[in-house]
Amino acid sequence: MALSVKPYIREISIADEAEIDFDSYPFTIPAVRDMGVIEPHADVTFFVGENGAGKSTLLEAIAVAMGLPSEGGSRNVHRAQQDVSSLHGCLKLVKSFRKPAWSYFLRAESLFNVFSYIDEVGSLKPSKHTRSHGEAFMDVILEFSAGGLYLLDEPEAALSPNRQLAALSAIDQLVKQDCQFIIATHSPILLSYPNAKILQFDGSGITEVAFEDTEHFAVTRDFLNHYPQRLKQLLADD
Ligand SMILES: Nc1ncnc2c1ncn2[C@@H]1O[C@H](COP(=O)(O)OP(=O)(O)OP(=O)(O)O)[C@@H](O)[C@H]1O
Repeated sequence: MALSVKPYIREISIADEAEIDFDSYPFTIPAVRDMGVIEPHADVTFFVGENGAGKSTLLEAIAVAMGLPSEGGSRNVHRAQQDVSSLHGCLKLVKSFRKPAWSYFLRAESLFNVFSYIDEVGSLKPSKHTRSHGEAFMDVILEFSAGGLYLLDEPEAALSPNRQLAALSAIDQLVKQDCQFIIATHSPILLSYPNAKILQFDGSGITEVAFEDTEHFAVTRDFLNHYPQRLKQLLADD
């Protein structure tokens, strides 16, 4: 049986030889300290968890270990790494026998800076700054090409619910063209993607969870089904 090209990243763990200071960031984050061996899905892997659980820290480290800029973009973005944690140097990545044809790190919080860089080097016309935040995000996703590795940090940050559905459809098309995604998200819409592994980051490390067992699904469904009562409870005077 032929070995499949995907996943491009097959395993993620802390290297045995890494020098680790458990008293300082990022190893003070339980999910980082106790990550074990992560085996990403060939299609889509989601990182979920409470704010501050360590999703962006790990995604950034994977991106930098893959040669991508910490602020986001492709390998063609040559900017100094910004405030990058030491984690990338401690990771052991087991990769596919074939490199992805293209790779991109989409980071919601710093995409604006990446667009400014692209304007400075004049490599893209028209400027992404002439697009709305969500339109520019969607443009980036729609420009992804076959055979790629895509690391997305909260891509839903700028996307309307309709655009999140469109992003889901675009991701599915790309998965069918040999792409692999690792996505940190809080979006129940994105998390519903069926060919995926959902990894929950919490105080005990990183564990796989089913879509309907995520807090994102449960809290959103409960709120939408009962929002008059929930609002009454939330906004009640004591
Ligand atoms: N440079 C830094 N130095 C020290 N601590 C940091 C640094 N950057 C992040 N942290 C802390 O590390 C923890 C994990 O942050 P991270 O951004 O990875 O969380 P996250 O799961 O992506 O959260 P969110 O869902 O809010 O994006 C947080 O408690 C954060 O305050």
